[in-house]
Amino acid sequence: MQIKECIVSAPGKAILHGEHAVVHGKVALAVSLNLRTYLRLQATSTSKVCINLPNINTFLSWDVTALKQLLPDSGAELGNVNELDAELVRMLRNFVGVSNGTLDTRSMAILAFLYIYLCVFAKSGELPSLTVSVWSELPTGAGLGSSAAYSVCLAAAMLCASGTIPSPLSDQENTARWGEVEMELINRWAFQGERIIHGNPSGVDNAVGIWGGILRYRSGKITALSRVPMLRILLTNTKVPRSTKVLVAGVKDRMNKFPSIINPVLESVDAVSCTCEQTLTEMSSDTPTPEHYNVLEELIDINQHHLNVIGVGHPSLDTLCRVTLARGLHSKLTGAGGGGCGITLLRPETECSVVQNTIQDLRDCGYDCWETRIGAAGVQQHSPLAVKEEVLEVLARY
Ligand SMILES: Nc1ncnc2c1ncn2[C@@H]1O[C@H](COP(=O)(O)OP(=O)(O)O)[C@@H](O)[C@H]1O
Ligand SMILES: C[C@@](O)(CCOP(=O)(O)O)CC(=O)O
Ligand SMILES: [Mg+2]
Repeated sequence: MQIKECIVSAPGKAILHGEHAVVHGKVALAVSLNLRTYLRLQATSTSKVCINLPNINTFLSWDVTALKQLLPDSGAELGNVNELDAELVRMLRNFVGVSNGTLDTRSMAILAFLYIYLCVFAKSGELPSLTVSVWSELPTGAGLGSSAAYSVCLAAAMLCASGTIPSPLSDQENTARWGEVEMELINRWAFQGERIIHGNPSGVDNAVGIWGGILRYRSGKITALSRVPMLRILLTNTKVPRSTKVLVAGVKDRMNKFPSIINPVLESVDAVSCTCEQTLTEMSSDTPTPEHYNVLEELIDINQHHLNVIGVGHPSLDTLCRVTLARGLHSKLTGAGGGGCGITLLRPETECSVVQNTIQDLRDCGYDCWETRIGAAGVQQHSPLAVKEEVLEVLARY
């Protein structure tokens, strides 16, 4: 099989409002970040499938013949793009030697890789030998959607390498995006990867990884918000490790235990997202006023309280909120919570010295903190010429 080498990338995300509630059919507002995951797929003649994941210190390879034994004899359909093939996941767990319910970082990343590799290439007729290397600018497991950016890159690269979707690059372009139909397909496979890593994902993170920009997401319905003001956001990584899978399952447990208490909280989070969307729309139609920013800040505070109520807060995030409020700035967790990252809204009039002092206060707490740019492009294919040298160097090292 002639496979096509490729380099692809996808952005991470920050959720403004609606994390967790979105898993239960409520609205979320999410933005792409200027931090990306890059993947390079190379054809080899080693009869091996190799994966290099330097962010999580994982470097593995398997014989193609061993992987072929996982394919059904009958040539029956393997892995439907619309649902997770539980039998294949079970076989892969046995193959890799991980138990059901494992939360181990490496195992999840490997299972997602092998699952997408087997399904995509089995459909195209043959399992090829290849090497995949992934490098991310995103912290992993910190609430910025690294799992989705990883899954999106895996899906895009393998669909492209197998010839299932064409390469969008032309002679004139060193970076290009796929059309709607191809992006839909990448999104569906990426969602299966997210399912392996998260258990029960809403799909918002992979949608941002695919389409980029600023999105409203509800139950699979994605709306790009084109008329929004350019928000300035500070991102803080508390560096407290957490697992999205565990936190999502914890919210479900609390819902089951206290449905009449938790369901109204999720309804209220939905209303927060809708009010935020309305406010952002107003801000882009008229000139943004200080009152608009007051509303955005109040919504952040309300949502942060709700997230504590549903059980996904953490003392490190309380510290973030307290430290930033002492400088007059409002923060909430972003992503699954339980540690990881938070966002802080900066007002247009926030002085540079206030931003710098806040960043220093947070660094003094041991956190990473930086001002981010939002609205980066979704999944892309690159020629090597279009990839930053330091990223190319890491990808080429293996
Ligand atoms: N660059 C990467 N290399 C390998 N695995 C990755 C990478 N980025 C993410 N992952 C996988 O995603 C998991 C983190 O997902 P998750 O708990 O959802 O956190 P988040 O998506 O907020 O970063 C990691 O444990 C790993 O399995
Ligand atoms: C908590 C949740 O809303 C977002 C999780 O994001 P992250 O994996 O923490 O980046 C789960 C989901 O939407 O699938
Ligand atoms: Mg994730």
